[in-house]
Amino acid sequence: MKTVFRYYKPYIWLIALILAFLFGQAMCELALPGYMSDIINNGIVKQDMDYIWKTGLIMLAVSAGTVLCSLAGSFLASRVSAKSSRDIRRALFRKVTAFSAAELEDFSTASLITRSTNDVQMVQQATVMILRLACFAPMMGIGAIVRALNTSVSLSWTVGLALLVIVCIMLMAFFLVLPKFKVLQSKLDRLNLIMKERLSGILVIRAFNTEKSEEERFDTANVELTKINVFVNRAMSFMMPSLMFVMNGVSILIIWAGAHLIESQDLMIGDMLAYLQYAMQVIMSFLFITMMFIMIPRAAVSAQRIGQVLDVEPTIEDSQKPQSLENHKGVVQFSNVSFAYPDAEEKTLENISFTAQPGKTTAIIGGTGSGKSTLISLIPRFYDVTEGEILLDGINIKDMTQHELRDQIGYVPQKGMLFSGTIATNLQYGKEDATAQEMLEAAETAQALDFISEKENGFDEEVSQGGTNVSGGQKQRLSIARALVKKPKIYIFDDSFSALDFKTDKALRDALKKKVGDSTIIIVAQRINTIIDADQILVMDEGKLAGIGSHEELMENCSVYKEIALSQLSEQELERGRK
Ligand SMILES: Nc1ncnc2c1ncn2[C@@H]1O[C@H](COP(=O)(O)OP(=O)(O)OP(=O)(O)O)[C@@H](O)[C@H]1O
Repeated sequence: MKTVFRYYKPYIWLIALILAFLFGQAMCELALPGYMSDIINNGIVKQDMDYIWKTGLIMLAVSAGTVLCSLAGSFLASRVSAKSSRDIRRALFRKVTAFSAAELEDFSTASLITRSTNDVQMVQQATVMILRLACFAPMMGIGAIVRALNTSVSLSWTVGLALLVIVCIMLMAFFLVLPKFKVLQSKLDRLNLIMKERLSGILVIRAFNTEKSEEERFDTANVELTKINVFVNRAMSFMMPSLMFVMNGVSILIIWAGAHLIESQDLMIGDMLAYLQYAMQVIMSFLFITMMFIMIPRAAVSAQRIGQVLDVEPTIEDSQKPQSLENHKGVVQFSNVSFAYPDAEEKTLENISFTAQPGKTTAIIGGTGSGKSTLISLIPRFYDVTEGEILLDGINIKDMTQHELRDQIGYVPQKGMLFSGTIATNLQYGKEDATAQEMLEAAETAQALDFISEKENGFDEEVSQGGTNVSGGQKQRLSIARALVKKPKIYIFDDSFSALDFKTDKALRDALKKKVGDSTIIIVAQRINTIIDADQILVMDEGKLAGIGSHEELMENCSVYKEIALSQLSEQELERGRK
């Protein structure tokens, strides 16, 4: 909650102005019944036309004041709530962008989306309501009670009775509905999660004919959400007619009791009508206040959910006194590195030491789940090492800014990921001001030029969201080209050649070798062909380094490597592969 309040600080003066307008509005509204009473008592009863005109004009001016204050208050309240919500959304976006993989795993993506959209909207709606009513309703309520008592003490029991009934109705609603709000937001999270999974996995769902069970899963979540929504809405919609009933009942009571007082000449007719209006103002104020008591806890649930995200301190942070790289060579050195995923009991990597030299290719091979991707994800600090250290050009990567570190790296993920836009904008993701020539060269090296040229608009061809209109291999080649455009000191390829055929794989590696010059290349691969001519090969086995050396050396002295090599290629092919 406190975290979210921070975002209203810049608007404190606007909020003060809103309160001033609301005060003006309350004062104007409270003055009107008094004037009406005067018109009736002194104008109509005494048939004084001048008095009626004069007081009528004053009433008109006061009414105009009410409208102006109300308009100004509403305008500013909408402005403050929209702007503060924009700030909260921006902060959420920045925070989530700074999250390391560990924090992203704590909140589901669906929940982060709900928190940034629906929860922020809840807070925005409540902000308008609170700014409009939180001060206005008490000011109006207290003012109306004082004026009503000044007008007639003997009728005060009617308002007291009405307030008692209203508070009882509201309390009932409060305790019935309130606990449901928290559940409502979490059900919404669940629905979003299923929807997201369903949309991203639609082809798998179809291929496995699981549409029916997926629909049932969605329906269950949908029905649960609907049930709570229906319950909350029913409870809320029951309130309005009940409150109207109380208001009308009180009007009748006031007129009935007032009529007796008028008959005994203890009350004037104008005063009874004024009292009736004050009573309505008191009841309306209480209504607003109690409605806020329902609205605020609901928004509080949303504010808490937003706060939970904003309060997370990213585990991966820049050092207080970051060091700058002096020589940009690109030497990556792992020194006794061990790593365990957050909450995992066992280490995924154990005691890994090696050095990847500039101008050389370091390949990593091993069985599935042996820790290859985990190992390279430590270099750009997607996760921090649990033990040991990783040095870049002699500096611990924790001691430099993440920005400087990642600036040195061209990372090509296992799963090619493209953004909506054109092929060119995707390539420029690596370097904002990349020229057409630079993009052409990168695409050529990545063996992507052929298929780009075949596209109707070449580099200006649209790429749809997530790159669904390009094939898996094309996506990988574009991801590689994107990294090449950046011309970094270190290239990290996480099994990025897996979707390429052998010929393209070979052509790409040959072109890469010529182009990247003295950059450090780290390649994770499943296929021995891809890494057979690497300068050094790391063999991973269940998180440990089973061997390190060239293909020949490993064939001689690393049984794990030999097993992998022989399972993929015959002895002759292994020989040929070297050529
Ligand atoms: N985010 C994660 N949280 C917890 N455990 C994880 C996470 N990612 C991977 N692991 C575990 O760490 C181990 C190593 O996974 P990793 O992805 O590094 O293997 P890999 O060698 O790259 O496998 P593959 O060749 O199949 O991609 C696996 O046992 C996996 O279950």
